[in-house]
Formats: sequence, C-alpha cells, structure tokens
Amino acid sequence: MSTLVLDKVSRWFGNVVAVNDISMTIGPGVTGLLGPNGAGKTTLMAMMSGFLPPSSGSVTIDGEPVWRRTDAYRQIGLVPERELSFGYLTGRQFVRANADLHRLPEAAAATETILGVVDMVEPAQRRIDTYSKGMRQRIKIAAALVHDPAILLLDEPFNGVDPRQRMHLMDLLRRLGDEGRTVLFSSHILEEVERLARHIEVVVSGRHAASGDFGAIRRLMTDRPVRYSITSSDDRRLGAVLMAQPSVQSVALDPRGALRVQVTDLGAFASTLPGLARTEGVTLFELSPSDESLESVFAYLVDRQGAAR
Ligand SMILES: Nc1ncnc2c1ncn2[C@@H]1O[C@H](COP(=O)(O)OP(=O)(O)OP(=O)(O)O)[C@@H](O)[C@H]1O
Repeated sequence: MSTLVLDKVSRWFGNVVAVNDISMTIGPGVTGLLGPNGAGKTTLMAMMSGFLPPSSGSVTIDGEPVWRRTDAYRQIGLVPERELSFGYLTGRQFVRANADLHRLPEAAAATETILGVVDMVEPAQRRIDTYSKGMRQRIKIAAALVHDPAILLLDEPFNGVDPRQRMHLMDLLRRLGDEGRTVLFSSHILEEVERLARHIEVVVSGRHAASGDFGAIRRLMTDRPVRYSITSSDDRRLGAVLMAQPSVQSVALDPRGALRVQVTDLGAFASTLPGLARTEGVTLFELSPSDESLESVFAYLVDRQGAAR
C-alpha cells in the first residue's frame, strides 16, 4: 500500500501557472481528480508520475521524492490520455514491450497475468489499431500495471469510451482499488467521478478547490446559491411573495419578462413554490435554472475557497 503526498506543489510554464500551490494526500482505494478542461490535471499527473519536476513544492511516495528516483518509478503506473502510437503492434506485444522495459525477470508470465486482469487475453493477439476505444484503454492499463505498481494514475480514462465499456472499466478500477492499490483517475464529469471514487479532489484553474467523499462534494455543490428564471401569469405578484421566503436570497424583475430568483435552500424552495403560486392565484409557465453548468459549479467552489483563505 502506498500514499502519494503533494506538498505545496506549483508548476509554471513560462508565465503560465498550470498548478498553483496544491497540497493533497492520495491513499489506497480509488480517488477521482475532478476539474474542468485546463484545470491542471494532466500537469499534476505528470508530476505525480515523475515525468515533470514541480517548479516548487514536493511530490513524495511514502515519504520519498518521486522526481529522478527509479525506485519511485517502479511503484507507479501511468495511463496517459493520448492515444497509443503503436497501432501496428498486437496488444500482447505492446504489454510485453513494457514488461521488458521494466526488465521484469518473468516478462512473458507477467504479460499473460495482467492481460487476464484487464480481460484482454483473447483480443491481445490482434493489432491495437483494430481495437475499440475501451479495449485500447484496457491495453494501456495492462501496460501500466505489468510491473505490479502500488499506484495507478489514469488521465481521463473514460473519454470517448462507450457506456458498456465504461462500466467494464469502472469495475476494473474498483477491483484494483479494493485490492489495496492507490488508484487516481482524472475526469471533468462529476457523475463519472461520483460513481467510482471513494474520495474526490477538485481542482480548478490550477488551484485546489475542494476535497472529500462524494457526499461532501455533492453537498458543497447543492448548498451553493442557485439562480432560477421563472415566468408566470403575474411575475410582480409572485416576486413579492417569494421575497418573503427564507429560502430566497434575492428576486429581480427582468425587463424582458421573467423573474430572476437566487435560492439558497433548493429543497425548501422547490416544495413551497407550487403552493405559493396557487395561493396567490398565479400560474407558473416556466422554471429553469440559469447557471447549472459544471463550469459555474466549479467557479463557485473556487470563490468559496478564495473566501476561506
Ligand atoms: N508544456 C506546456 N507549456 C505551456 N503551457 C502548458 C503546458 N502544459 C500545460 N500548460 C497549460 O497549463 C494549464 C493546465 O493544463 P493541463 O493540461 O494540465 O490541464 P488539464 O486539467 O489536464 O486539462 P485538459 O483536460 O484540457 O488536458 C493550461 O492552461 C495549459 O494550457
């Protein structure tokens, strides 16, 4: 069992700060690294796997630095996001080449074992360029695991993978985590991370925005103020009674003909709105969230983190 620790890690490229003062601890089991595109996930993984040195701060495994240490590399397997450029090799040849690079004494046996783990024994005799996206991911995972590392890092492993193969991959990662490996995968999709990860780390714009189990992250996201747009038969009248509700933070009358309502307690608001409208004799035409994108959720988490500092 291994624990990966990032302590005040930053990485810049010229004047672009890709990762900004991030500290986190990743232990055994499956952890999700959640963040929108460009958040710094790939850069973080490159530093965790020893491909890139931090500009400042440290990345350690069980207390030992990762950068320029062969021992650490033997404990890590990285599944990069980019496609394999070895389409002309069979799956078996590709995994075996990785076993040989690690100078494994029983390279052939290790190759067969790991092909079994990822359920690729039969397709392994075919060229990689005949594989589906999900199969290519599994063969990349086999290559990253052939030397039996305690830590597996996967960059956006579910991107472009069809739903059935995604389930298959999730089962595989869950199993690896249950065996006691430290599995970290990145994703920009909350639902994906929630379904699989025991623990979630959220990064936004190179900064650490939140951390916790999926319940804690979900709560952070649902507790945030949410803006709604409401149209009704009498917006002014409805707006006046809504303003008196404790769950409502603000109400504005949009000149284009809608109410803009900011709500803090979504559950209370949802259960009182229909009754209020009925009592006032107002007919509701439309209720729609105006900022439900994941980007806005991320922006909220960053603001919240900034305010806490
Ligand atoms: N080699 C580099 N040179 C200059 N800027 C870079 C380099 N690598 C990354 N960046 C910048 O650092 C930021 C973080 O990029 P990174 O690829 O780590 O994010 P990401 O969360 O993995 O996003 P994506 O999922 O889109 O790859 C981006 O603004 C990116 O443009």
